[in-house]
Amino acid sequence: MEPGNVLSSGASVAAVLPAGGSGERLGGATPKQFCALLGRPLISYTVRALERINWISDIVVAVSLENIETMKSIIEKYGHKRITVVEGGMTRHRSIFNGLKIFPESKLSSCPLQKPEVVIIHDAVRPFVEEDTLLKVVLAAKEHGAAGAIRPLVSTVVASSADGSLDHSLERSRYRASEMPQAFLFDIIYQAYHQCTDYDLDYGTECLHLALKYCKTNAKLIEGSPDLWKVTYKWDLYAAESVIKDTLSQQVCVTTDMKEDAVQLGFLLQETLKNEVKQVKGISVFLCKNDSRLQNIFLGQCYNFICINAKKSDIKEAQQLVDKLEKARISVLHPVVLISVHLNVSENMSFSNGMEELAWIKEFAREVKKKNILVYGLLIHYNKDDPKLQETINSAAAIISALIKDRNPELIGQLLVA
Ligand SMILES: Nc1ccn([C@@H]2O[C@H](COP(=O)(O)OP(=O)(O)OP(=O)(O)O)[C@@H](O)[C@H]2O)c(=O)n1
Ligand SMILES: O=P(O)(O)OC[C@@H](O)[C@@H](O)[C@@H](O)CO
Repeated sequence: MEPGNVLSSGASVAAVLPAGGSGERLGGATPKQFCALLGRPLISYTVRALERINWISDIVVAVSLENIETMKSIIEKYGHKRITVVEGGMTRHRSIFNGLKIFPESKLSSCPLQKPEVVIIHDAVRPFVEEDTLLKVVLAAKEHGAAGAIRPLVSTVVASSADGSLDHSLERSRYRASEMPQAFLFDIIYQAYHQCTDYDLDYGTECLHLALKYCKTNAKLIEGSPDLWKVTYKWDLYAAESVIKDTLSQQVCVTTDMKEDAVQLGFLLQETLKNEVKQVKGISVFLCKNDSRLQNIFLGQCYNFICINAKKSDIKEAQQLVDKLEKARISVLHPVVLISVHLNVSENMSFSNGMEELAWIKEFAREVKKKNILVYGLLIHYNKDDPKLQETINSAAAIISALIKDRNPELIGQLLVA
């Protein structure tokens, strides 16, 4: 993808992600930037948030020496592009400075990176950053020399006296919390870091302050969105995973084979699911005959598929979908949920025999989990003349919604009954 150009000057924009910390406040042996959210490291979400923006030409990630190989394997596994890994420092400021140093001071340098006009600095543990916020901060930095996202304070700031009692408190409405992303004219922040004292580098926490202190640059403050928060404590990790699950559960695709029962149930389920899920799409034909529509659904970022099979123990439909998902590499970044719905298992045989007929789902789910696809079974006793049919459909929709929202790998291969 050719980098786009967001600065009228045609100059480039790059980003530095400090990721060299140890995550002491979160606890545990793994630094928080490498902790998994839905099986994928937190830092991969942040890198993805920036690399999908085509006007960011290069992304430099500063990690501790012992994590450089880990970072490189994450880049390879998740197919991240335009990423350069550098060794971080003992403090966040030193990591950022190391990231800035990789850019050549002169155009004659053999370094493959181009020195940007504007550089974004964004903590690697802030995964939810949108293009419009980055654009506002970059354009403000281009005009003012520096810019940073801010948020209202949630708690009042107080100062304590030597004996630990209250000395004074600040009027909360006059203050803001400094968040990320921040952006700077490269030369300003680079010069500021070069002039920094060791005290600043070792104890400072604010890049905007360095631009003001050393380059007399008053950063433009940009109101940011609530999801700019930094993952600091354990509960921030749980909150971040919940945000991702909520995002992934916004869209469902219902596919059925051509059998009348399946098509009719598919329609009823689609309509009922609209009460549970924001966007419901339906394909009521064999998948193989509808590749283009399925490709469109893949492109629409759908990570949830409901396969309705009229034939009691039919694995074909689910297998075909798995093959197409794998070919389209849909489940590389996020786990895909595939719910295989089976009808009337009990009609012509005992319920226990029906369950045995579908025992294949457990082994199938185990195999497919390796492709980051979570398969669940759902049995629906469907009779179009049943007065309680809608009740059954409502129960099926509620189970599907729960499975999609929870994306629990421990439940794969289980057979649930609506
Ligand atoms: N020597 C350091 C310390 C921190 N960071 C990075 O700066 C960002 C924000 O810092 P913070 O939340 O303080 O991370 P940690 O220092 O890892 O957390 P803690 O203070 O709890 O140890 C994180 O992405 C962190 O990896 C860094 O690049 N180099
Ligand atoms: O101080 P920490 O290392 O936890 O976080 C670093 C920064 O994210 C934090 O200082 C923001 O206020 C922005 O500068």
